[in-house]
Amino acid sequence: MQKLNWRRIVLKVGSALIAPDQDGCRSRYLLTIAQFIVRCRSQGIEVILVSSGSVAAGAHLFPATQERTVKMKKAMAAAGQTEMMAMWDRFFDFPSAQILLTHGDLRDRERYQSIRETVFTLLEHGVLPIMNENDTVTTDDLKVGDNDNLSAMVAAAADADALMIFSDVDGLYDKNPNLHDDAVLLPEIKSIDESIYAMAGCATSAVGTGGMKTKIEAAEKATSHGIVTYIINGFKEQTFTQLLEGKNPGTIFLPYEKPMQEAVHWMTHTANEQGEVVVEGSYDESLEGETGCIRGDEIVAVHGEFAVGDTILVRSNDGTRLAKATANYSSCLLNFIADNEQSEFSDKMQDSIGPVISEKDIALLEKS
Ligand SMILES: Nc1ncnc2c1ncn2[C@@H]1O[C@H](COP(=O)(O)OP(=O)(O)O)[C@@H](O)[C@H]1O
Ligand SMILES: N[C@@H](CCC(=O)OP(=O)(O)O)C(=O)O
Repeated sequence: MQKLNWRRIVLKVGSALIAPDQDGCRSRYLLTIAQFIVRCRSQGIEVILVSSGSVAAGAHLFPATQERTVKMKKAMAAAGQTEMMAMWDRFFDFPSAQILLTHGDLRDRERYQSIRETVFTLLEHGVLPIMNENDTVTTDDLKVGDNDNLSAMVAAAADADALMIFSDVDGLYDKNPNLHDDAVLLPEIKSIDESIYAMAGCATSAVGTGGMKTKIEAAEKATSHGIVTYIINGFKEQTFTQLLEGKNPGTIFLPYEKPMQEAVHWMTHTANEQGEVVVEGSYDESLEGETGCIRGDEIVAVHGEFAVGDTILVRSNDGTRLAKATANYSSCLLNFIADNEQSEFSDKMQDSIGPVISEKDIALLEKS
């Protein structure tokens, strides 16, 4: 058997594989995935599992006649999560660990670093991290909402080499193969643009979330961090044999040749903005000048409430999203600076604290 040259991989398993009959967890497909994990580990590859399926696994514990409200789904997730963990754990003779996250955890830089440290420590000690969104505690504001995007954030946080999204289709087709008989499988995607998103439809199974759109979003997040991404069919045993032979059994998304640095990637793809500053001028004038930083006299307006260290959006006064950045000042202080740009106090403050946004804390966005 060929030795794969990955050091660390993230596997994402969709709900349809966990609970194919929508009647609790089933080992039918998970056994093959578990064997794949064991074989990867025996080749020295570190594996992180992102497992969906807590809602699907817990659904059978609640009356089918009752409406599936948000609170009902949260209860299903809480109950199904333990069933699912017990199922995974049964397959392995090495320990596994449960990590439940929300977007609120990932977008906070300190908590993000803490998650990274925990994952690295588990891997170092041979423990398999099994991750899922903490559905029971999420709110609209705090959730990632789908495990495709979550798995890409995890892959970036863990500095993985590959992300494998195991789903119920062979890969990305030019249109939804469950609705169109003439859909064609696309084996390789070199770059992701609007034409790729245009092919993606919604989930057609009763348990999936996001369909292909969220998988392409995940591929975009991962490949921009240099992580090769696959969408593959987890129902088929030959998928796993082919992967171990170094073949592509589905769709492969090639990584960017010049991946983003970890901190810039986090700011662009994981953190979301707590507020925004509007600056005068265009993309090139404001952000690619000699200093690469923004001073108070360039600020036209400040929107929202944010604290030092929060991620903010920098927008030009024509509406263009220029960059995401870490705020060196609170919104309260920035409002003062914007209103008193000529004051000696503002100048003194910036001389001692530094620019409003410094060059090292900024992630330029594509012109849009
Ligand atoms: N262009 C496409 N190519 C492949 N599948 C697609 C496409 N557009 C929509 N889909 C749908 O996406 C589904 C997979 O997404 P989803 O149900 O969310 O899976 P999972 O639970 O594995 O995340 C497929 O079963 C299919 O119905
Ligand atoms: N966190 C949810 C899964 C959400 C989700 O993205 O599901 P899926 O589209 O099946 O990967 C759960 O455990 O039920």
